[in-house]
Amino acid sequence: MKSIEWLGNALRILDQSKLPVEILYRDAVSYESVAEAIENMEVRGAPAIGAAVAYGFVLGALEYQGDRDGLPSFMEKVQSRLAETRPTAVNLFWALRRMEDRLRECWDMDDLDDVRRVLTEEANRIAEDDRRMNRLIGEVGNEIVPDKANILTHCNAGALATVEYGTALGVIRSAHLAGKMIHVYADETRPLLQGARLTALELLEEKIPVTLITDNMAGYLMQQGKIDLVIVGADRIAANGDTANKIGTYSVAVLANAHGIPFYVAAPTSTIDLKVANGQEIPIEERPANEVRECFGVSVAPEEVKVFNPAFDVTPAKYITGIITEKGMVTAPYSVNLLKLMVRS
Ligand SMILES: CSC[C@@H](O)[C@@H](O)C(=O)COP(=O)(O)O
Repeated sequence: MKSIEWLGNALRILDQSKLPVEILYRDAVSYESVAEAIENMEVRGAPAIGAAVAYGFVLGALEYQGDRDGLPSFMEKVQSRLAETRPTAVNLFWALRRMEDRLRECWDMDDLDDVRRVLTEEANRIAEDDRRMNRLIGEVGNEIVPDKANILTHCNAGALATVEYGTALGVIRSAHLAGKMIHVYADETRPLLQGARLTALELLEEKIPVTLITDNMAGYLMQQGKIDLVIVGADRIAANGDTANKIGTYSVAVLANAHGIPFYVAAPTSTIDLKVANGQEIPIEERPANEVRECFGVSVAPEEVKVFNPAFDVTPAKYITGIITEKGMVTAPYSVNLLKLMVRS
């Protein structure tokens, strides 16, 4: 199952909001439909969102019907629309910046088809970079996974959240492929159940032993000595190492700390945002109330009850044992070591 696939003139999107009940693909032929697919979380997960907006940008250029001079202002509109879809995952803005830079380099090209070709090549490179980075994250992360480890993960940082392979689940995949007899506890991840619907599905497909738990069971399992380490993904890592990830990650990190359990974040360098000094500066998306009042269309609370639905939280760097990237493992002091990592080619 691929999260997204470029078809040359359309972006095929696996609608993750329907999984695992339905396997539904839809071909987006406009930048607007890519934007809507991101907002509706048909495509989700920071790296997958990054690659999707890159192809959304290409679709904008393919849709454009005017003359060469009008392209820049049209593309500004495309870029703003894609940028407003989800605020937390920095991969979205990273990918848009790469596309914008490439477009700027095309100023002297008169032929619109040449511009479109250059933009398509850049989007393909973004997707390819993600595949490559995830495999490397898997290799780096495999080193810290002991044989027979019981690993807790939260949300879905797997192949579905990326172009391929996954970050946190990429590490788990690599450990499994290395012959380690690991077992994964997957937090269900309320309200949208990415752990139950997506992580459980991916691990079952790969025949990696997995047990699904509700989010409020993690502490009990830790207390019982049933968790050896935690590995999660990330949506944005600030310069000081504070990390935004799916709501509930912070609680898991505090619990891990209280029980002396190592807590790792696995993410490509495209998720590191040195422009943001610390976690307080990371914008946290708030999502519609119905996602909490209902569970997939079924009402689970009074219709009139007030709801607070932040989609992410920030785990302070002090709770993070290490950040697993494609360039290697980063440990504290994060302010120094993240900077060093980012300047390293
Ligand atoms: C490799 S995916 C990393 C994160 O994006 C993931 O853990 C997560 O929080 C996804 O949130 P989502 O709201 O499902 O897009």
